[in-house]
Amino acid sequence: MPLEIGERWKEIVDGLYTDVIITDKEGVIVYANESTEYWFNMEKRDIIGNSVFELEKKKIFYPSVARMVLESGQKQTLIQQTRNDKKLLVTGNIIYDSKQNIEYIVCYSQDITEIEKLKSYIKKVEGELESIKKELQFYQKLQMEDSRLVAKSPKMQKVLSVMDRVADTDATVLLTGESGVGKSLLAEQLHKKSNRKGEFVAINCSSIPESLIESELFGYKPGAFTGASQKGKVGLVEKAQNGTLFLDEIGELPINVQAKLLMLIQEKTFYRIGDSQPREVNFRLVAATNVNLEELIKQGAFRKDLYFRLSVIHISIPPLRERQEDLLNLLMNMTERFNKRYDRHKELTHETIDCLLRYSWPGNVRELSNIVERLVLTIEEDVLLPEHLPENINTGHLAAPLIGIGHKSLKEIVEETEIRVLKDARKKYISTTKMAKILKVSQPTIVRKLKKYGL
Ligand SMILES: Nc1ncnc2c1ncn2[C@@H]1O[C@H](COP(=O)(O)OP(=O)(O)OP(=O)(O)O)[C@@H](O)[C@H]1O
Repeated sequence: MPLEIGERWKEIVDGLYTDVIITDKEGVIVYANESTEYWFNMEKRDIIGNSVFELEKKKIFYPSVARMVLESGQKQTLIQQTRNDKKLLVTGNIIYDSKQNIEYIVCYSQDITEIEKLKSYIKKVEGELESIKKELQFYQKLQMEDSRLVAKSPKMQKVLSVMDRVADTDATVLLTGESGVGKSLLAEQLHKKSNRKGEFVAINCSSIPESLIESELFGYKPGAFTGASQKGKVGLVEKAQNGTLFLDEIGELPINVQAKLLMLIQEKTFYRIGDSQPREVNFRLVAATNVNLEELIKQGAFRKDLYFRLSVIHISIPPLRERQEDLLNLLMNMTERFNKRYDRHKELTHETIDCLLRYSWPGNVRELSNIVERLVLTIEEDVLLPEHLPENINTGHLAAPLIGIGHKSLKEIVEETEIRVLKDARKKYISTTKMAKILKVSQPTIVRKLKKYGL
């Protein structure tokens, strides 16, 4: 029997945006308001008088909340999917008769289609955001590493490409180059690129007294010698397990330790001092030096066999004066870095940059870094002028002949200096006659030299 409700009530219930469906205790629908038609895309007359069990079978109300209330005898709330693909949050409430038996079940819904869509959209966006965040962190890290290592010049690009090719191998690498060219930084970079899980363990062979270097490297057994710790000591070789052992200034390694290092490289085993138990290790060895090891071999101060073992991959890092592109980049990079670090706003004028570019940087990147840091910290004005530079840099080209001693022949040094002076003069004076006059040579000499050096 359809349920008769008063006109006023009908008006109120029909005015509701939500559907209201009333079912009797047998599961027959006895009332449905106007909104029901819209919610279920059906005429009221096809709903009223039908059994919720039948409608559930036809998947019109699926699952049927009224059926569940009847079965459980309790109020129920569930999510229903309609035939027109709406997602509804349906609640079924009980109306009891005077004897507290179920008389009617009143069901109403809330359309959560959009909320559900939004939820899954948010979930998707959150997932995408998370992966973008991770990607960003990865690139930020790379950028940080990259911004530290400046290597844009063709010569450094070549160095990096060799490093890339050998990074994930076990091959021992020997890095050579003048002091301050970046050997330690590149050794670290090589470790990062190697994806080895262990640590990067660095030791400067020249900074440890000869008598201690063996125990530093190989460690010792408890009480191995007078003054040794009772606990014994783990050496750097063991600390570098599964990582990289970086031996800086390898030329300073005492000859007796060289023999032990050779055994370590060949056998991958070593003994702690005072121990008869060999220990196995797995690490990548990177060595660096700014001295000519072949010269040391001739003097009997370095083992030839060790040299061959160390230099399986020999990477020579060019001095800064041979990579002008890097010099300019480093200059800009370091000014920015120190400005940030010390909260300063220093700028370099063209003339200052010119002076710095003309200087030959015998101390390489380390010297450049020290000078830029000092300028940023000590000069009061924000604009850094040539007169703020140390005297030897302000007239940098004059210091040039001293550069490269030990690495270059006199002829090479003289030629480099001549090139620098000629370049400088060419910038200042347009005619070769004027250049000749200033440099106190004949004009044909100037022309010949410009031609010789391709200037
Ligand atoms: N290509 C580069 N880009 C950025 N910074 C660099 C570069 N090369 C070197 N540096 C910086 O210059 C300084 C000296 O570099 P590093 O200690 O690696 O030189 P080195 O060749 O190992 O010197 P030494 O032979 O004296 O041990 C460090 O502060 C390093 O970070």
